[in-house]
Amino acid sequence: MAGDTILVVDDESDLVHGLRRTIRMDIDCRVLTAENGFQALDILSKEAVDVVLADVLMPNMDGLTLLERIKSLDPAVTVIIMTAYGTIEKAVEAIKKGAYDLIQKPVDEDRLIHLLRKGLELNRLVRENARLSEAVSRTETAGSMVGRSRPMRAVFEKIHMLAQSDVTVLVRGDTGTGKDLAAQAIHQLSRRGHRKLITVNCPALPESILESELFGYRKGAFTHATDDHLGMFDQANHSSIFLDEIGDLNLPVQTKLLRVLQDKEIRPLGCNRSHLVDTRIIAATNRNLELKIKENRFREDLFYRLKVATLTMPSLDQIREDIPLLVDHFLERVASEQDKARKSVTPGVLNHLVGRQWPGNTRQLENLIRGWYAVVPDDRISTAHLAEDSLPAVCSTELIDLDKPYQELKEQAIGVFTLEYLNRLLGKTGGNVSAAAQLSGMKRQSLQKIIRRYGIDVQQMRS
Ligand SMILES: Nc1ncnc2c1ncn2[C@@H]1O[C@H](COP(=O)(O)OP(=O)(O)OP(=O)(O)O)[C@@H](O)[C@H]1O
Repeated sequence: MAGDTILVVDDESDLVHGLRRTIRMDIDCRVLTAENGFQALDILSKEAVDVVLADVLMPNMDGLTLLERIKSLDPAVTVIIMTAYGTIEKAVEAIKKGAYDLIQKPVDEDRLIHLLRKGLELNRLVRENARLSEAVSRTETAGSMVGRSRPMRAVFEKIHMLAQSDVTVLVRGDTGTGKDLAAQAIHQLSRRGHRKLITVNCPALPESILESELFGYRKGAFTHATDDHLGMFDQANHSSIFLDEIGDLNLPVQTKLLRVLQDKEIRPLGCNRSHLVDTRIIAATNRNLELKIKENRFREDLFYRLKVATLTMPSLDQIREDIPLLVDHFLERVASEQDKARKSVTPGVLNHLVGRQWPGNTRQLENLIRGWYAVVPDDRISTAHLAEDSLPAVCSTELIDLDKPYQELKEQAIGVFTLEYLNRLLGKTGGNVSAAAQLSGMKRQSLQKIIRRYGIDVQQMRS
């Protein structure tokens, strides 16, 4: 087929040219030639070759060594070995080492053409297969993230796409949705991935030292600057810097950051010259930056420089179907981290976890599971243990994005409260609605109505 390439390797140049002619008469492809193994490897490092036809006996590097080297370079290349009378042992070894087939010298032209056609076909299949599995794995995972839902597959796909370039990325999403993991994955999958990702937790650094930590300083720049100090942007040279919670940066640092984004230059404190840095910037925020811009608390020009590409993480509510997978993932992870027996959950618990509200998103789910390992001695978590899934954690303002409109937050809080309250109440009464109504001071019918509205599975609680 046009576009295919066959490489013929033999130290007898007349034979090589004869084979080349024969092949080109019958197969529409490019035929390259080499007179020894080294030449062949050189060609393979520069050209895309589909099938190699190599003699088994050659000076300096024999056909078997060449076969091994080809397979370690690119296992998809099909290799056919030419053998001479009396080289049966080598022929057997060639097959063991991954040769596709053998052909005896003097070469029978029909058999050669037949073998080469089959070899090209095999190569196409192997490459297509590799391409398909790569496409599947691209949408199944990214870094250490878990998820199979459509929104998560879209996230993985985008992460792989962003990893191919150097563009500045703004990762957005509510608290605990995996922004940090996504930023790490973009870096790890990029060409810079073998270098360390430098992470700056913006709010954790006091304003007074943020600038000197980011951009560095020269000895004598201020009272305690007794030595030169390499800033985080310099540490991230040829790598990536992750600016977490960028929405919390103060305005003067925002201005300096804007300069880095515009000119790719930084100027350490106490230095009168700037220098270039090759640093890829990934930033994340759970803040409503548009609102901050309106309130003059975030620079609009910086916002547009940051969001050259945006990756938005779905809330756990949007990927509910992934909850069983995530539960499994965290049960496994915490058990192996803490070297404990792996716990499991009853279907009732899983049902509850899939149905409830998660204002703290995946982090809240992870913390809940960590809590079980800390306080629940039983290996199987049942609905009775759900009372431990306590209210204060869910209503904590740390888990609520206070930038959201009041009405939306209020409804969310009431929803969370009601679900928590009912789960705990019905957990106590073992799913007995009459007893629960009595305990809560509600009419049975009103309680039934709320149970239905929130989709609580009372049957599961009874089992
Ligand atoms: N898809 C996922 N697969 C596996 N673990 C996840 C996933 N999403 C989040 N997590 C876990 O949830 C926890 C919170 O994730 P992460 O810190 O990345 O969230 P975040 O969005 O950066 O939160 P914040 O805005 O509060 O900083 C981490 O322990 C992370 O490992």
